[in-house]
Amino acid sequence: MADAAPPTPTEQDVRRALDRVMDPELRRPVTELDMVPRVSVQGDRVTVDLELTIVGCPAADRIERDVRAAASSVPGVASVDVAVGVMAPAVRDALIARLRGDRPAMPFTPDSLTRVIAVTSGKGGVGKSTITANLAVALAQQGLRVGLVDADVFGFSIPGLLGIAGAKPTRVGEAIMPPRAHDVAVISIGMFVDERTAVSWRGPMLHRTVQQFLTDVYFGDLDVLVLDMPPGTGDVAISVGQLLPHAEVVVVTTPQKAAADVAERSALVARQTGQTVIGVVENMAGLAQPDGSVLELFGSGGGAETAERLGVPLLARVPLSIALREGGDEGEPIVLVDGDPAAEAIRDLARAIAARGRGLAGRPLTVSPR
Ligand SMILES: Nc1ncnc2c1ncn2[C@@H]1O[C@H](COP(=O)(O)OP(=O)(O)OP(=O)(O)O)[C@@H](O)[C@H]1O
Repeated sequence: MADAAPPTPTEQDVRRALDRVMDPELRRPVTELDMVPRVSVQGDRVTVDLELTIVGCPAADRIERDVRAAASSVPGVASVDVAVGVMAPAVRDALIARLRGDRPAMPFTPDSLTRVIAVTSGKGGVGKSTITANLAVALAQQGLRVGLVDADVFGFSIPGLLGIAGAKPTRVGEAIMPPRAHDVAVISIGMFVDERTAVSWRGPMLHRTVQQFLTDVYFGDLDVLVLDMPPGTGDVAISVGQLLPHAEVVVVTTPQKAAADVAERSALVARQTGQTVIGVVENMAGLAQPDGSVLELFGSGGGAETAERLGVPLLARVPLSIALREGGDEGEPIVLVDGDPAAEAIRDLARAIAARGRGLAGRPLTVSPR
């Protein structure tokens, strides 16, 4: 009996295969993004026109490779040619408008489905950024879609903590595509200024920057937006309070009793702007010694005291941990590793926050009483 003739591929077969190719930044299929204006099939030879959103798109090689692999996987296809070009500005603008849909200019409104978690502290150096970076990754590990805004404009450290110190966002028209690290979409002032530059802006400039992070950065649909706030009660805290009155605030403090006062103050500013303080994290708690004893380097009780004064739960006690510190220095968050007590504490924190669900604070009620 003669072998069955190889199937003759059609344009539709190839397009269906290309539906599986995702743009890594926009996280939608290239076919849906108008990036494949033409597919031509002649016998067993396929030519795909691929139009990238911008010249020098950093993901160009990967998208081209994925397109080639997908088209080649169609039964009956012997060769694939990918002709790479760039979208006409009008097509790109229409795409951006479509992606934004009829979303409001500021997508993180009180009635959006995205929870906003702002991590704050009374003073610097208590490990707020380290906790925030790890918390964001731990939330993503639970399958949530997570964005992270480094609003600590004067002491931005999030890119380094997540191992993307040199990353620059891609601009597509007016929209800014946030770099991704460990499944978290990240934006930081550190991506726009020279790393050694000291940011010395005053209030209005800071307000505009935070606002731009929230409006011009294309995060797509998020379950949680995490913010690393600057320590204390300055201009950014007030701007974020105005822009995100429905944010849920987590206060990080150390076990030192003296830290409780300043930690409480930052929480009170958040409350004044209408935000809800959901709990306290005590960081740099006791360091476990090889003999089983615990070294309370920074004393004990500061977290519980702050929580009590604010009338909120103590959500986690994260111990002093050399691995946590090293993970930060190397850009490999400790929550990626199993077994470390600090990682466990932060994973429990992420679970507690996720389980809490979205509160009703600041949200319009959808049912009216009869
Ligand atoms: N639990 C911990 N154990 C050991 N080292 C820690 C711990 N938490 C944070 N650190 C270290 O403490 C230092 C300060 O941490 P981090 O930069 O996260 O603080 P911060 O509160 O965000 O400070 P700032 O707001 O001033 O930027 C870093 O070197 C970090 O690695």
